[in-house]
Amino acid sequence: MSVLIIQNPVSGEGTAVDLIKNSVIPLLDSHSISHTIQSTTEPGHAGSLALSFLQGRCAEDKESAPKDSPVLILAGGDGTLHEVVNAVGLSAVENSEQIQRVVIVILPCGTANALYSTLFPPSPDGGPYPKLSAKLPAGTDAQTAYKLQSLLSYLDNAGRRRPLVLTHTRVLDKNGDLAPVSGSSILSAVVTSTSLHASILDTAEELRAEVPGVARFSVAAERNIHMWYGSHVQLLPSDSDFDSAPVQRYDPSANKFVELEGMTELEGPYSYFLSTVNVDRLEPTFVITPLAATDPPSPGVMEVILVRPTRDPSFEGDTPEGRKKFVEKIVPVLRGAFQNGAHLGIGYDSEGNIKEDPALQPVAEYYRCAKWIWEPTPGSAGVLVCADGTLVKIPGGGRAICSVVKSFEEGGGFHIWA
Ligand SMILES: Nc1ncnc2c1ncn2[C@@H]1O[C@H](COP(=O)(O)OP(=O)(O)OP(=O)(O)O)[C@@H](O)[C@H]1O
Repeated sequence: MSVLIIQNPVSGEGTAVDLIKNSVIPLLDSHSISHTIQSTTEPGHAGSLALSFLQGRCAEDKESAPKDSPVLILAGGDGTLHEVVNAVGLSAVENSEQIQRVVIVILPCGTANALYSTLFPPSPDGGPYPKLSAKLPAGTDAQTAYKLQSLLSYLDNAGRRRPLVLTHTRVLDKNGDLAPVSGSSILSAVVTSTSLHASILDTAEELRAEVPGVARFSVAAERNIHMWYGSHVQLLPSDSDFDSAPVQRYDPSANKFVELEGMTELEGPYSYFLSTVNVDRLEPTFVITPLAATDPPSPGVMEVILVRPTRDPSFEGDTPEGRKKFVEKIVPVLRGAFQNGAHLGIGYDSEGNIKEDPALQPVAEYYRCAKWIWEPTPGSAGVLVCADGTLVKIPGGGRAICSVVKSFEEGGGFHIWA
């Protein structure tokens, strides 16, 4: 059986091609696994390559007895995975159809590599994983060894095949119809966001050539940190035909989620709003939804983190001065995410000063839900939605609806070697 390797030569710092040539091919050869390598030549290409490979495999399987699940090796970042998931899975999700099982091996050659660094959190000393790295040729450096962990799990049947949870976002126009813009129906495998995070991704893309690596996210954050985004948000439990899953809110003083009844409505403005699936972090050390790893959500549920300036006891209205002052509150929260999720314990005292004390009213609100609806206030800045880095604009009077996708049945869907 042949595997397809898709390499994105421009993701991250452009390391995919060398990693495949120098480390991946020798390992596949030593395990007698035949392979085809395809390089992406433009945005969207990873998706079309995966789709035609899988359609070819389907045709083969119809002619002979079904074989093992097809395997894709993706050398790129979260955006490359996002393209594959959308090309292969979107129409099935839209039509409530099943897809065959697709097994994915990730080679983290992107910038953020959120999913990979969740599956393989970097070791504190930056060293390789001793157990699996013993199987690599002598002299393999620690960084390369780290990038080969998903591949080694696959080759040695040594790890887990973890099903990928997806969310489906629909961007609707003012009449409630799917907006006539590219990406108005889109799947995410990592993050769906609005507000500051979506603006950061938007600016970071403009900086790609200028600022290499994750540093461009910091530069982009500085440029957008003062922004507020007007919106009305609803967090919803799962639909009745799905596993029962109420909305839950994290209580930092008890260090646990508390179940809420029915729908939760949250008035803006927002500084920050994002939801994640499959990950507790968006970069190797930016752990924004930490309980996803330590207290995983039940099936059908996503994690939501949001920050609303109106919760600050010193909030005096949406003024330029008020926005400037709030930067002093949001920055420590984002820094806390870089300290292994310490942002969850940052709260306001009665005067609006922020302190590390889980007994105080938290600055970052942390929820779990099956679905959210984001309805921008007319004239506000909150019109960008980011799905794993792809940005979609909500038309005037419209809204975005993001729901966890019901799992594919009988083991179908995407599975990642971890
Ligand atoms: N040959 C190409 N030329 C230009 N763009 C490409 C090419 N191949 C793929 N792309 C685009 O490159 C983009 C970035 O890829 P990817 O997301 O994998 O890397 P990244 O953004 O550096 O990493 P991450 O998403 O983990 O931060 C994708 O959105 C894809 O559409």
